[in-house]
Amino acid sequence: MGEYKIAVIQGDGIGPEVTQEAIGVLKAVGAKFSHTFTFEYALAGGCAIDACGQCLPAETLAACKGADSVMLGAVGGPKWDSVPNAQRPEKALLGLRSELGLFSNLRPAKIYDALADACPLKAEIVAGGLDILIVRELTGGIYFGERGYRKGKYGVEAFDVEAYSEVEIRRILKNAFEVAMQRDRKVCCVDKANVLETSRLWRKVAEEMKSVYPLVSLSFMYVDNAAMQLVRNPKQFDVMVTSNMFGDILSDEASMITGSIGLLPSASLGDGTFGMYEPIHGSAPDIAGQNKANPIAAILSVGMMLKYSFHLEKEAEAIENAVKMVLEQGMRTPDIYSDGTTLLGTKEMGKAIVECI
Ligand SMILES: NC(=O)C1=CN([C@@H]2O[C@H](COP(=O)(O)OP(=O)(O)OC[C@H]3O[C@@H](n4cnc5c(N)ncnc54)[C@H](O)[C@@H]3O)[C@@H](O)[C@H]2O)C=CC1
Ligand SMILES: CC(C)CC(=O)C(=O)O
Ligand SMILES: [Mg+2]
Repeated sequence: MGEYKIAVIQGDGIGPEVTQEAIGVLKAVGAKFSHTFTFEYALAGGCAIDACGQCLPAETLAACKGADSVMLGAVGGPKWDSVPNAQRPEKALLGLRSELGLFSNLRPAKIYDALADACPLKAEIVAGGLDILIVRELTGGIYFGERGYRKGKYGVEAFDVEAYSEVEIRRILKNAFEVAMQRDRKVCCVDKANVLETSRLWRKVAEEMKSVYPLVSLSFMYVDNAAMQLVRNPKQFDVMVTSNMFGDILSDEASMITGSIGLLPSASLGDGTFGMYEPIHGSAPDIAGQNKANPIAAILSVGMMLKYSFHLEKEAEAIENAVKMVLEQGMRTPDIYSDGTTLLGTKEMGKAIVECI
């Protein structure tokens, strides 16, 4: 019954392969629930550099701003590794997040029952499943700080500055507390406050905010310990909130606990309902063009789009359930394959999920 316009940035490497499967799933949801999804394709990343010499063309930004939400595959690859920093494919991603005001990145890491064996940790560590939400600050910190070269004590040195304002910290912490209220009401703020001034400001703001959410328990953990605890006892976490770089790193680690980086979706949100949805993985040049990529992260990302941008709860559930169903039927892409299961390619996995919608 609804009409939704989606800007699609397929990007590089496996980006086009996984987004195509996500689009197929959205079309199936549209047919089943009588919604119309229209797709406007736009270029960003390495393919945009090749096409027009710019990683983030103005038309792409305009297409995103004119849409109800954005779906992104992944950008980057070795072909563009020697492009000057300001024009690297990854700059397009940072530019999109910043220009679209998407400061809050939700990265849920869940273990599906059918994939319990794909978790590399001992069964007793994750017995009963795992459901963590990493809330990553997305438009500040060291990825957006001043950087460059200067003359230092030992000659030329490079620098990258980590800076956070109270405003940036408060708005992401607010999101973490709010989302924790809908979950197990536990927020762990991950930082390096024993060294970094920015982390100490995060702690101060978090302590202030705690009184606004008396039902939420707040803890702090240094990031080095958190990386270790994710392997030792991941079930202790509910919501982990952290800076841009720490969230980037910890979410890749968390993904592997669920079986593969090819399973983890994400939603990048700002103040309203507009969002950009993308798998947490990159362009995976090592498997690009081989029909080997797992499309589930991209497919679950459009599920998050239905939930967070369009408030289509049962449609989002239909996607989650379809993914669960194919996994229960033993269907696997190579990254999660084990003896006794059925090996599928990217396209076949997408088709199997469509059939379960
Ligand atoms: N959001 C984005 O657009 C991101 C882009 N990148 C870019 O991607 C390029 C490659 O980066 P890497 O560090 O290699 O990270 P990556 O996430 O692309 O790949 C890491 C490993 O995971 C595997 N993998 C990733 N996605 C998979 C999937 N869906 N199914 C099965 N296996 C999968 C790859 O084959 C590879 O072995 C770089 O240019 C990097 O800057 C990296 C991360 C995020
Ligand atoms: C360009 C990077 C910041 C992309 C990335 O690794 C991510 O967002 O997970
Ligand atoms: Mg990353």
